[in-house]
Amino acid sequence: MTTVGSYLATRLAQIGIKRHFVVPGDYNLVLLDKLQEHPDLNEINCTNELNCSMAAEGYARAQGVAACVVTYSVGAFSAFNGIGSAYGENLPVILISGCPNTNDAGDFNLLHHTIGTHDFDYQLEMAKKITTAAVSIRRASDAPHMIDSTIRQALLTQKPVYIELATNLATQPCVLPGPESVILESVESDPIVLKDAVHQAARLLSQKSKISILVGPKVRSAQAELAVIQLAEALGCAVTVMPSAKSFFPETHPQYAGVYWGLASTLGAEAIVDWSDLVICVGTVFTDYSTVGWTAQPAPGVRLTADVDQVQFSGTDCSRVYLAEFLSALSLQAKRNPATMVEYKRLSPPEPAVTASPAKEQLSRKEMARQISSLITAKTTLFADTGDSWFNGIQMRLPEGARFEVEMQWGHIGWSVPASFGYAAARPDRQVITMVGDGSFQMTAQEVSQLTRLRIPMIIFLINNIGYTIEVEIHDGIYNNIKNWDYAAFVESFNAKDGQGRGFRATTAGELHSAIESAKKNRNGPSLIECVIDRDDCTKELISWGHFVAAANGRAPRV
Ligand SMILES: C/C(NCc1cnc(C)nc1N)=C(/S)[C@H](O)COP(=O)(O)OP(=O)(O)O
Ligand SMILES: [Mg+2]
Repeated sequence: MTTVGSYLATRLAQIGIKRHFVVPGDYNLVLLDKLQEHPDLNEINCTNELNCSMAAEGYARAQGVAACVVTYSVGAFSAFNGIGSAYGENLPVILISGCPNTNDAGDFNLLHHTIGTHDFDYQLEMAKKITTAAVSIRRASDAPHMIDSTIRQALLTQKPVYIELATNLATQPCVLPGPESVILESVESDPIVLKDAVHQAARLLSQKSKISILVGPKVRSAQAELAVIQLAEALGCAVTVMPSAKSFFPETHPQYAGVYWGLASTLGAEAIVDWSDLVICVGTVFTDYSTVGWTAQPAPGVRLTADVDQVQFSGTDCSRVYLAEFLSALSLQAKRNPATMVEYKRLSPPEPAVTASPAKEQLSRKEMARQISSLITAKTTLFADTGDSWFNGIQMRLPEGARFEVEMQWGHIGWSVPASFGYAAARPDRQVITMVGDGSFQMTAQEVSQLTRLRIPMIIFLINNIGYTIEVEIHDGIYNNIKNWDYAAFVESFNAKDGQGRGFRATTAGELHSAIESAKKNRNGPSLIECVIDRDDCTKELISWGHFVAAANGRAPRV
């Protein structure tokens, strides 16, 4: 026999979680003890539950799955924001919340950390809306099945789940967990449907002369990145990626044709997608932001859509066909068709050389992007927060092995600070670099203190343009102005007596260069470099993108 808390701990460890993110509260303290007792689990405290859930979201990007533990209501309500992000971004985050003692409902007790009624179900009902499975464990005997089925759902659907545990159950006895195969067993495609889908897709490909592949963000959660390369190399065609799938196909691959993002695309990518007579859309997600206000996406008649567990194209719709299996099987039947790659080579002029600014010159966005870009190596994971950071990051060319993380579906400004912290906790072997605007940073800034506490040598580029520039370009108003901070002093304030965090302020090209050199040497804590640029010094892509998104937002109501 074991206890409910130890059962849960074992299951979390069995699925590969080594660090879980927590904010303690009296509804979860005993559970936290049980989780910490497990030899393979090590908790990480966060400053608040928004950052806790976002750190778990970032951990899941690196580790494939994550868990965060919060207290009832006052904790979980903030954590819901990170769970919304995990849902939109297809990340299996397990949100665990303590909840009232099992006797209180029946005793009609009123409790703290509630809305002051006898209803203790509202949180579970809310969680059901933003997760793929949500359970409330109110009896120890229910715990094994509820825990197993909920965690299994997270892994199968690559979506967040919710487990609520009454505060008096963590030490209650329950059976020992069985083998990890109970929760890890993967599912296969239906063999007959898979064979039919591949046969029909191969026939469609043979009727087309200009095929390209467009890689979308779900290719990661479907674990199909290698299968995309297999199909690409069988066809020899051009491969473009959506902005939220940047780095999910190697940019050093000879068939890489850039980021397809309408007018914000990298050179030649939009033209080659438009030129194709068939676009194999792999794990793609077409939203108002990713289609630039519905102005840029392959026409439905030109698409072969290969999704996580479904393949669709004219006259065909096959479900229970898993992406990696489909792409691999199709690569064995697809005939070479390199026309789009030949054409892309004709279209794409050489990357424009960006010359360095003179050291004393006022820092420009272009010079800042040039210096950040030159920092990226195979070991780098570059986070770009919502803002002009997206557009700066998209234009940066990644060397072999470099990874790129954005949160383009949920788009919670400030996400990058806790998420990159969670990612770095999972992958201490990587150099995490974060680009975050001043407005975003002010949302979640206190999580930098955990980087100081854990001595994580992250480099944070804080882009100070004194406001919400994306919003300025969509629709300006006084609300886009924010209070300026002394960001360098702010970050160093976390050191107290023993921290090694460093803060720098760069107003010229030369100051940025020397700040970067110092940051590279600081291996015992975070280095924040405040890049002071002009409020209107933004990418041309943001200006045009903002115009079309504003137009999409402003469509008149249908009468
Ligand atoms: C206010 C908002 N979006 C609305 C918004 C408001 N609240 C949350 C949580 N998320 C959001 N996306 C956005 S994109 C700001 O321009 C971000 O400003 P900043 O971080 O400074 O970046 P830029 O200056 O490059 O735009
Ligand atoms: Mg800003």
